[in-house]
Amino acid sequence: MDIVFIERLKIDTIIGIYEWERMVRQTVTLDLDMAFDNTAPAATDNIDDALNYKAVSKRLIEFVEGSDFGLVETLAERCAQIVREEFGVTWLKLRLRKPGAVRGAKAVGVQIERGTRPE
Ligand SMILES: Nc1nc2c(c(=O)[nH]1)N=C([C@H](O)[C@@H](O)CO)CN2
Repeated sequence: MDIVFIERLKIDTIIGIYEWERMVRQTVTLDLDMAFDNTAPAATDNIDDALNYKAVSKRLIEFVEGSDFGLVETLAERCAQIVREEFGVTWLKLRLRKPGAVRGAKAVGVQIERGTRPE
Protein backbone atom coordinates (compact mmCIF):
# COMPACT_ATOMS: atom_id res chain seq x y z
CA MET A 1 0.00 0.00 0.00
CA ASP A 2 1.28 3.44 -0.91
CA ILE A 3 0.81 6.45 1.31
CA VAL A 4 0.58 10.16 0.61
CA PHE A 5 1.15 12.03 3.85
CA ILE A 6 0.82 15.48 5.37
CA GLU A 7 2.80 16.18 8.53
CA ARG A 8 2.04 18.72 11.25
CA LEU A 9 -0.28 20.99 9.27
CA LYS A 10 -0.76 23.94 11.67
CA ILE A 11 -4.15 25.65 11.72
CA ASP A 12 -5.70 28.21 14.09
CA THR A 13 -9.32 27.67 15.02
CA ILE A 14 -11.99 27.91 17.71
CA ILE A 15 -11.90 24.58 19.54
CA GLY A 16 -12.75 23.59 23.10
CA ILE A 17 -15.47 22.96 25.64
CA TYR A 18 -14.73 25.78 28.10
CA GLU A 19 -16.13 29.29 27.90
CA TRP A 20 -12.73 30.93 27.43
CA GLU A 21 -12.01 28.59 24.56
CA ARG A 22 -14.97 29.95 22.63
CA MET A 23 -13.32 33.39 22.57
CA VAL A 24 -9.77 32.71 21.40
CA ARG A 25 -8.26 30.88 18.48
CA GLN A 26 -5.99 27.98 19.35
CA THR A 27 -3.56 26.07 17.18
CA VAL A 28 -4.20 22.48 16.21
CA THR A 29 -2.00 20.32 14.03
CA LEU A 30 -2.99 17.55 11.63
CA ASP A 31 -1.00 14.52 10.52
CA LEU A 32 -2.54 12.45 7.75
CA ASP A 33 -1.56 9.14 6.17
CA MET A 34 -3.70 8.61 3.07
CA ALA A 35 -3.73 5.36 1.11
CA PHE A 36 -3.23 6.01 -2.59
CA ASP A 37 -1.87 3.91 -5.45
CA ASN A 38 1.06 5.97 -6.67
CA THR A 39 1.97 3.78 -9.63
CA ALA A 40 -0.04 5.85 -12.15
CA PRO A 41 1.38 9.29 -11.20
CA ALA A 42 4.85 7.78 -11.00
CA ALA A 43 4.45 6.49 -14.57
CA THR A 44 2.88 9.61 -16.10
CA ASP A 45 4.59 12.30 -13.99
CA ASN A 46 1.22 14.10 -14.11
CA ILE A 47 -0.25 15.80 -11.04
CA ASP A 48 -3.75 15.02 -12.33
CA ASP A 49 -3.06 11.34 -11.63
CA ALA A 50 -1.80 12.01 -8.12
CA LEU A 51 -3.43 12.64 -4.77
CA ASN A 52 -2.49 16.30 -4.56
CA TYR A 53 -1.32 16.90 -0.98
CA LYS A 54 -1.36 20.66 -1.51
CA ALA A 55 -5.02 20.59 -2.58
CA VAL A 56 -5.91 18.43 0.43
CA SER A 57 -4.01 20.77 2.76
CA LYS A 58 -5.69 23.89 1.37
CA ARG A 59 -9.14 22.35 1.73
CA LEU A 60 -8.48 21.31 5.33
CA ILE A 61 -7.07 24.73 6.23
CA GLU A 62 -10.19 26.38 4.81
CA PHE A 63 -12.49 24.03 6.71
CA VAL A 64 -10.71 24.03 10.07
CA GLU A 65 -10.17 27.81 10.11
CA GLY A 66 -13.92 28.28 9.65
CA SER A 67 -15.01 25.67 12.18
CA ASP A 68 -15.85 26.06 15.88
CA PHE A 69 -16.31 22.59 17.37
CA GLY A 70 -16.13 21.75 21.06
CA LEU A 71 -14.39 18.40 20.84
CA VAL A 72 -11.28 17.38 18.94
CA GLU A 73 -13.13 14.12 18.17
CA THR A 74 -15.72 16.00 16.12
CA LEU A 75 -13.17 18.06 14.23
CA ALA A 76 -11.07 14.99 13.41
CA GLU A 77 -14.12 13.07 12.16
CA ARG A 78 -15.24 15.90 9.90
CA CYS A 79 -11.75 16.33 8.43
CA ALA A 80 -11.55 12.60 7.70
CA GLN A 81 -14.96 12.72 6.03
CA ILE A 82 -13.88 15.60 3.74
CA VAL A 83 -10.71 13.82 2.64
CA ARG A 84 -12.54 10.58 1.94
CA GLU A 85 -15.52 12.08 0.14
CA GLU A 86 -13.88 14.90 -1.81
CA PHE A 87 -10.54 13.29 -2.67
CA GLY A 88 -11.61 9.65 -3.07
CA VAL A 89 -9.31 8.36 -0.35
CA THR A 90 -10.42 4.86 0.68
CA TRP A 91 -8.40 4.65 3.91
CA LEU A 92 -6.73 7.21 6.11
CA LYS A 93 -5.16 7.68 9.49
CA LEU A 94 -5.54 11.13 10.97
CA ARG A 95 -3.93 12.47 14.16
CA LEU A 96 -5.17 15.77 15.53
CA ARG A 97 -2.98 17.41 18.15
CA LYS A 98 -3.95 20.28 20.42
CA PRO A 99 -0.62 21.54 21.75
CA GLY A 100 -0.60 23.28 25.11
CA ALA A 101 -4.15 22.27 26.03
CA VAL A 102 -3.00 20.39 29.12
CA ARG A 103 -0.29 21.79 31.35
CA GLY A 104 2.65 19.42 31.44
CA ALA A 105 1.74 17.68 28.18
CA LYS A 106 3.40 18.59 24.89
CA ALA A 107 0.13 17.88 23.11
CA VAL A 108 -3.15 16.03 23.53
CA GLY A 109 -5.62 14.90 20.90
CA VAL A 110 -6.99 11.97 18.97
CA GLN A 111 -5.97 9.55 16.26
CA ILE A 112 -8.57 7.91 14.02
CA GLU A 113 -8.47 5.46 11.14
CA ARG A 114 -11.35 5.40 8.68
CA GLY A 115 -12.11 3.25 5.64
CA THR A 116 -10.76 -0.06 4.43
CA ARG A 117 -7.00 -0.40 4.46
CA PRO A 118 -5.77 -1.75 1.11
CA GLU A 119 -3.37 -4.72 0.95
N1 LIG B 1 -11.46 13.50 24.72
C1 LIG B 1 -11.44 14.85 24.87
N2 LIG B 1 -11.15 15.38 26.08
C2 LIG B 1 -11.15 16.72 26.22
C3 LIG B 1 -11.41 17.57 25.14
C4 LIG B 1 -11.69 16.99 23.89
O1 LIG B 1 -11.94 17.68 22.87
N3 LIG B 1 -11.70 15.63 23.78
N4 LIG B 1 -11.34 18.93 25.32
C5 LIG B 1 -11.04 19.47 26.48
C6 LIG B 1 -10.86 20.93 26.60
O2 LIG B 1 -11.40 21.65 25.55
C7 LIG B 1 -9.35 21.13 26.75
O3 LIG B 1 -8.69 20.94 25.50
C8 LIG B 1 -8.98 22.46 27.30
O4 LIG B 1 -7.83 22.34 28.06
C9 LIG B 1 -10.82 18.67 27.69
N5 LIG B 1 -10.87 17.25 27.45
